[in-house]
Amino acid sequence: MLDVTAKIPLKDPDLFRQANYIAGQWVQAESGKTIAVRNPATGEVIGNVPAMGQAETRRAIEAANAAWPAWRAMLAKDRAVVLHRLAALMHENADDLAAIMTAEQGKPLAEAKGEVVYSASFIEWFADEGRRVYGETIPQNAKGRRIIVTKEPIGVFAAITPWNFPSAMITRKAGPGWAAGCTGVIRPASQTPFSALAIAVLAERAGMPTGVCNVITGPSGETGKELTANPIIRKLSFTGSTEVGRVLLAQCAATIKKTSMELGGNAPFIVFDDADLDQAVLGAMASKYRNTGQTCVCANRILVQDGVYDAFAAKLKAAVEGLKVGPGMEPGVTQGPLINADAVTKVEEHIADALAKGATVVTGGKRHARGGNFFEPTVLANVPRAAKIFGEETFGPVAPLFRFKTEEEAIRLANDTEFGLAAYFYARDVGRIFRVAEGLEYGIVGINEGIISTAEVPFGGFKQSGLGREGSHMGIEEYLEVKYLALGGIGA
Ligand SMILES: NC(=O)C1=CN([C@@H]2O[C@H](COP(=O)(O)OP(=O)(O)OC[C@H]3O[C@@H](n4cnc5c(N)ncnc54)[C@H](OP(=O)(O)O)[C@@H]3O)[C@@H](O)[C@H]2O)C=CC1
Ligand SMILES: O=C(O)[C@H](O)CS(=O)(=O)O
Repeated sequence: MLDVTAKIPLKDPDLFRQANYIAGQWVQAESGKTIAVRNPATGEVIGNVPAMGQAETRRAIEAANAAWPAWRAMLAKDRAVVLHRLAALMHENADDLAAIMTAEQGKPLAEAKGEVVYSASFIEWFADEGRRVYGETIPQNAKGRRIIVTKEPIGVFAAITPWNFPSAMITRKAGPGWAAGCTGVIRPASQTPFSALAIAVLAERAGMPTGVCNVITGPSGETGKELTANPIIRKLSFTGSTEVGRVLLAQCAATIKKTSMELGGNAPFIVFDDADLDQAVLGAMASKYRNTGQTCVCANRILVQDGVYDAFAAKLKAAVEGLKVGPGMEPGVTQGPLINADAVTKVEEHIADALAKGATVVTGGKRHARGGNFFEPTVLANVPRAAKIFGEETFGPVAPLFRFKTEEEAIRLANDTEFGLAAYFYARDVGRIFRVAEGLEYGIVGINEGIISTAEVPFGGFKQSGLGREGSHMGIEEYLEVKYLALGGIGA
């Protein structure tokens, strides 16, 4: 196996595992095949992970199933002890976890450290939520009867996660699952497996019993087919593109799995003429350029009311030109590379299409001089409604500015999409705030706020942005079944 840990500055190289974690064992693929993982900033191989197939995936599912009875039988407070220990270990190893994440995903080290804290917060939050899985009693409908409602862990879960948040998307799924008393199989993105594998190392150190946590890597088709078809899996949680979400939903239908889908977005970011423009620019920078624009809640369309359009565009240009593009480990870098060449191509296509339809470049607009997957942070002006970038998720550092005149027009434009995950607007008139918040068809609405994600809140979308909610007290409900007890024979 390629020894590459030297390329990633780790205090504890043992956190970097080029293997999979099944039934408490670190194993390779039966075929001996591996998948190379490359640093998106340099293109160099940072490591290899096993290319597991259907047989190994089944083994992982069966390991989780074997571990389930004992894990569910534990007191919630005892599961919480293990989970809080895991979160503490994540904090203690945050520097290494961040270095691994920056190496495999490219995000600036400061953002990677922020994601480690964000990721640990889901473990901490759900460790305690697991102790508040309350049932209820209902006034009986007949004498001699009692009505009791309880909630129970649903069983073995599968988590299929994306590359843009290699740690937080793992814990936003496994955290509530484990806290509810479920066991699971985690299948991280092939481009960013090492963060998930490091979590497994720490789960083992935290005393999580074998089989509760299993992490597999391998071709998405083979692993995905087993995870969606195997009847032992009772819950599937996915974060990724809407296109893949549709495939997984269809594949889960045969065994009627409970699913959570966190899918694509197309967030409008609306600036009204009564907005605080400086705050709006700060919010737009935070929402648009976080993770180099590669988040499902990034502002994808910036709608600016005519009266403040030029002033906002000028302020945004100045702020964007303050961003520093480079490898995530380089001090001061605030924009890392895009994840791969396909992502660069998609960004170029959106820009070229907009320019061909009349848009103009305010700043940026082309590949960065550093080459590879680096792209200039970009602002486009006078973008027409017909541009692709209006209807498609760019997933890159491009802020297209659209004009509008009236509040009604802004809401109509904002809602003119099949997506409904996050939306943002900046305004100060209280009547406008309520009218617009209530008119937007989105699961998440940032009002004078550009960063909205935290473990305490229900994260999820309307329309084709997904199903279910992650985070908040709602997030654990996704891993529970409701049981109604009709108790008779009680006499009078
Ligand atoms: N909502 C969100 O947060 C995200 C949205 N996206 C959107 O998706 C677009 C494409 O990004 P991309 O990374 O390709 O996202 P994908 O949806 O293709 O991949 C997300 C995850 O699903 C896995 N996957 C892909 N196809 C299958 C399948 N048939 N069966 C089982 N698992 C599968 C991938 O595995 P593998 O890594 O092996 O391909 C990865 O782990 C982005 O441009 C963005 O618009 C992307 C990421 C996150
Ligand atoms: O998938 C994503 O892009 C994340 O859900 C975004 S966030 O939760 O980190 O804001």
